[in-house]
Amino acid sequence: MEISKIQESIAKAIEEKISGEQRRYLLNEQLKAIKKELGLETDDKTALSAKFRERLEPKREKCPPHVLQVIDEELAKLQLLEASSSEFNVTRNYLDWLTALPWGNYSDENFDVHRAQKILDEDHYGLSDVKERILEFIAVGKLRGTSQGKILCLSGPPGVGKTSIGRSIARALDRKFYRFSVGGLADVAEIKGHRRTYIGAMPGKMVQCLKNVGTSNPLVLIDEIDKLGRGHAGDPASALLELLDPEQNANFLDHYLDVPIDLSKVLFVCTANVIDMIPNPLLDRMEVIALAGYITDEKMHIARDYLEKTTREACGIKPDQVEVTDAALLELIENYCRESGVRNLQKQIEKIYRKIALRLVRQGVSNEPSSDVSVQQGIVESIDLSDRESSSIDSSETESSAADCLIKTLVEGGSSCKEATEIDSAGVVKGTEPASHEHANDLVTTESEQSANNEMLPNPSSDGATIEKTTDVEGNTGSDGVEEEIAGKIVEKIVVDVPNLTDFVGKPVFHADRIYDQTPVGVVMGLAWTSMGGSTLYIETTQVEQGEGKSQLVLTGQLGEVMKESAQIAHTMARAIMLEKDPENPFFANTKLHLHVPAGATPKDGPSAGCTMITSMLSLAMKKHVKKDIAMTGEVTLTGRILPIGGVKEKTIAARRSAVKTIVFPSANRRDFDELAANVKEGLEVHFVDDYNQIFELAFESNKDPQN
Ligand SMILES: Nc1ncnc2c1ncn2[C@@H]1O[C@H](COP(=O)(O)OP(=O)(O)OP(=O)(O)O)[C@@H](O)[C@H]1O
Repeated sequence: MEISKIQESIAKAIEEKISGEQRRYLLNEQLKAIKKELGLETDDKTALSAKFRERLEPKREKCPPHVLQVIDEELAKLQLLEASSSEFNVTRNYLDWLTALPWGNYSDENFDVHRAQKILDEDHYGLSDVKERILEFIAVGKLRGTSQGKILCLSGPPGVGKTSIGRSIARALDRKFYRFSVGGLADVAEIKGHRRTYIGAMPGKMVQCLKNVGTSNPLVLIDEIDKLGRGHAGDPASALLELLDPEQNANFLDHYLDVPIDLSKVLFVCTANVIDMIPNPLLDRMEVIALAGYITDEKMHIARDYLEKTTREACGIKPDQVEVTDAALLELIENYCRESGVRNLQKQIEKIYRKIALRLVRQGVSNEPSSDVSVQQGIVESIDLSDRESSSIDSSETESSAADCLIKTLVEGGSSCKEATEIDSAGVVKGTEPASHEHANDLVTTESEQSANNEMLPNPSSDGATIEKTTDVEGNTGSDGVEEEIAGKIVEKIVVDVPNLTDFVGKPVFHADRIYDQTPVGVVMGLAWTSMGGSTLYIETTQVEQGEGKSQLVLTGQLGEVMKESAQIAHTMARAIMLEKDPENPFFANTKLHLHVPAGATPKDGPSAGCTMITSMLSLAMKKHVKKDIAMTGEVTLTGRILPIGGVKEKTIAARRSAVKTIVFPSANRRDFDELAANVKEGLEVHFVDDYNQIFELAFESNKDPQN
């Protein structure tokens, strides 16, 4: 009895619930039907299809027929699917991607070589060979009337501007810019996308890029191509090859999209630290442009004209509020950031400017837009725009020029501004008309009052010129009260010089690359080249013990296999040379030697220190110093031949950084050296050698034949 009662109540509850749901469903459907009838709303699927069709409409003409066919098929399929089914979602996402791509939409390219040159120079100092190559590319595009897809590869140590030059090329060509990094990338799906059947499937990076930029001919920067990971399922390098190869990428097939896309108009720029690590088939198709690093002189220019300017603007500091002296910059470059690129230098400059900003704010400076209040109140300001080219300038520039002119107006009695310009609240210059004296005088009063009240007078500084201007303000207003208030806001210009540099950036990280001024017996300076650029390194040899038949060689300094073998060869060669020069000398036969390469914590490898090792051992054997300020590099064979080495420019720059005066290079590298810019080679005595005997003479005997 009890059980049947429970059953009855359960049945009743279920019935009520079902009928409630049915009722809601029925009413909803009726509502939709009424809305549809009234033209207020279409159903979800129809609305969705209409959205996709609408998105496709402007591209329909240029869209390849096979893609149109797929889209139409998918749209038809969408209508048949139940909106709540998972298949519906897959189809909807697929259509979303397919219709969002910029089929056949190419941005107009700018083949103006002069403009491109201007942009490249504006963004980067030096790098003339890179710029030249880019201009050639643009010139070819101009003559052909269209630019073809290409793969450029910028290789060099970190911070030499590889990524930022990629951005400049896009600006010069008027192409859209997209950057992605493939460092550590191990999954092929990142490049080629996942198949649609997987949950959460996504297209690859390239399809994402096209959707993002909205054109089919962007400039795509692929960063860190030398650090491509090794895939567990599929090889990312091969996938990249399909993406980059101009022969194949006209029909690039993304797994998700499943329709070929034409990437032949995309300009690919890759960056790498060392090209040796780039998979060969990829490297083969690239045009490599090497950026070796900068010498001190170039860094000074970059710091002064580019890094300092951008950092100052980013910190909202005005040029006349601060001065970093040349000596301070040089100190920064030589003792704080001994690197090939300029990234650390940029960090140090940012550090200085952040500290300056804090000091200025503590002193009560506010560089906030001085014209804001008046602009918002609709006051027409008279400013000097005679040196401005553009009629639309950014608000910060407008503010500072307005402020500068204000001061000028005051100094020259309100008649110096040649043109009057109205600025709207967005900082856009509206027009230029001759300024009337009345106008200028109005401004003097208004602005002076505001300056006094709102601390808005720009560039309070203690240098003579500004004080003079401030006095004029006071003179014009003729108010003693104002004079005192403004005088209270005078702030000293901050000068960063060598003595106070440590206040801003702390103590130097290292003082010099050179451990020795004159290398002792058994020590010789070599030149190394790593992915971080060139550097100098010492090879040190010392005697452990002597005794009949004790000839032995101990090696330390984290040397790789190749370098260890190179040390063995050097030991044999040194012994042979000694035998020839001084047969009576039993040094090598009876001495246990220890060869060390500081710094011990850094792993080193490569054969190019061969000649340095022999010289170091011979120096110890003969108890003779090598020539002062000499550095050498070159692989040595067992017969004493000197073989070519890599990284000539990097090594030359490193040698100059360490104040080396004489360099010894293998003869086979003469061409590489000759190609270097004159300022890199300046002040160096360089010798090219084929045989170790020539090095022996240069290192131990008086120098008879400079420049070979
Ligand atoms: N010749 C130059 N002129 C002006 N600025 C430069 C120059 N070279 C580098 N820079 C500046 O140095 C900074 C670092 O450059 P960027 O990031 O392009 O280096 P990178 O070579 O791509 O380094 P990484 O290999 O670590 O990615 C940027 O702010 C760039 O503008």
